[in-house]
Amino acid sequence: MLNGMSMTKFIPAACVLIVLSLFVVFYSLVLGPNDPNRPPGPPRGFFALNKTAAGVPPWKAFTQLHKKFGSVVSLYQGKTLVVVLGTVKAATDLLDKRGSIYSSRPRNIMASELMSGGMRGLTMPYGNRWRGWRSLMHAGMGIEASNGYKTLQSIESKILLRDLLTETDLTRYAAHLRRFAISIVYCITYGRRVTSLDDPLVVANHKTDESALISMSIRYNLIAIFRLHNVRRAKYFILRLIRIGFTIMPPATGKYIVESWPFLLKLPHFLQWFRHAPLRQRASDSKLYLYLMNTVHKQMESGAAPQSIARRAIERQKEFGLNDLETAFALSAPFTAGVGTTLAALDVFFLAMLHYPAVMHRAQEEIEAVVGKDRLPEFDDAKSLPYINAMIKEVLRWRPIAPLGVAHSVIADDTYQDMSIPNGSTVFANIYSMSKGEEMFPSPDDFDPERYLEPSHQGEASPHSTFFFGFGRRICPGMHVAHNSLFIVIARILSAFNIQLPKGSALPSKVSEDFIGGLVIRPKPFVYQLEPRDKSVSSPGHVDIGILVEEEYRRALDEAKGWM
Ligand code: HEM
Repeated sequence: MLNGMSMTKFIPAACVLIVLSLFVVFYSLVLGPNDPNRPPGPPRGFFALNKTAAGVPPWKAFTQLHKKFGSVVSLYQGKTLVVVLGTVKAATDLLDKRGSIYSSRPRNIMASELMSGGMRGLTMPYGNRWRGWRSLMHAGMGIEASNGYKTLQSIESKILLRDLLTETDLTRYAAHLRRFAISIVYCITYGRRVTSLDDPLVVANHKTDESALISMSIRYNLIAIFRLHNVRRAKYFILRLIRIGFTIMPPATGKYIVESWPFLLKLPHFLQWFRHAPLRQRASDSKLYLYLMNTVHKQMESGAAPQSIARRAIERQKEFGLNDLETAFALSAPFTAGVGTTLAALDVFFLAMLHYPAVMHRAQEEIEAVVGKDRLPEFDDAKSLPYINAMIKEVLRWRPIAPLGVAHSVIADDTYQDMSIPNGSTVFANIYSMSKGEEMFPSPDDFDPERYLEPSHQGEASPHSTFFFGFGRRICPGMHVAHNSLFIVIARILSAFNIQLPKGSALPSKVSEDFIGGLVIRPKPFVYQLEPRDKSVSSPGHVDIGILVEEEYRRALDEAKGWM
């Protein structure tokens, strides 16, 4: 209930809000640009997406736009043109082949400028600082460097296997997988294992990671665009205008208003109420990241630092052209971008196995034929396991976990197939729509690793096997690390367990629209059971899976001593 005091504050505030809303509506409907040569799409101001129901995720809504307007569509978000690329061809033509102008990121005031002083690589605009950051990522996670982390991934996956084997509470599987994914990124970044999720550094970093992602206004802005499309449902014109005004404005807290109105940054600092929280966050992030990096520095001085991205960063700091704080921030990228993604992909794998048991049995047969029954699969077996490799690609294609990738931004005027794409446009690769492309992926809703095995039929486009990692100069630098983690975990889990539905549980939904998340999506939490496989007691060379996993676990713990 509003009391007298708060009403006196509320009424003027509401009046200001309504006037501002009407101004924004007027600007966006009347004064804003509407380039007739832009890629086709809903008109500015009033939108053709009125049929889009509330809650439709942006990637799905964009895909509906592709059906209506074609593979390259555009719409306005305030003054900015948003271009969405719905096919691998369009994304390759622009983001890959014209990478010199399509590799920036849209301006991001809260998460990038204020919260990290522009030092977070994921949101960094194209330029020298980004080049230095990206070279460091390549040095630390390119194919060669990634091969160096396989021993560690093998050790961690053996520990994971034993954790899963001895776990009786099925809802705790997720925690073991999470520890695995976090330990991998900590080890490759700082040469330091994580043995428990209660590790204080993990707790601190997790908070940082979350706040960075939550404040990524890209996500908020997308939600705002799609709220706009629903305004046609409002019955009365004036009501519609007010709703447009409110949806263009930031969410109720008013926290991100500066993303819509950057001129607020020109106010004296003490009047910029939105500035204080991200600056406080930046200060605590800086402290944490510097501490982690300096610890590696000290270990290097005493000759005790295992190979890691941090060690490479410190050894070759001049080459990357980043100062200490920039380097420390750069090293946070694997944690921010590499944990949730790996876990989401593993969730999709478990979901697919529940829905397609025949695929699981086929994969297990391949493993058994190549590896036998008395040991676990190793990285060296990868070349002889084409079905498992195809399955990993199919997991990432079937339900892409980053359905719109990360927004790119164009830094020069461009023309594509007679459509003009102005400097400053935001460009999304609609990875979700690409995964549904019938021409490249016939029967796209089927989970079918075979599509990545068969040579493509005449006239059929051969199935693209990296589009789910993005495009061009911004393509995921962690893709080799991610692939290796997925390979060793998936191969070993399939070797040791049958993945099945617990008695009495219903099959979880496999529909992407039921997935949760924003930039990265994953299935809603669901239960599955890992039943140790009967490796046929009568067969020669049979080893009890429990004993095998236990022995490997002990060996792994011993080897793990090489890391802190
Ligand atoms: C299955 C797992 C993963 C998927 C599907 C995935 C997907 C993606 C996608 C779509 C992008 C945006 C690319 C673009 O802008 O076009 C990206 C960027 C990025 N990814 Fe991944 N990723 C995965 C795992 C990882 C891992 C394990 C790491 C690090 C250890 C990582 C680090 C990064 C970084 C640092 C960027 C930003 C690159 C830049 O802005 O230049 N990713 N990823």
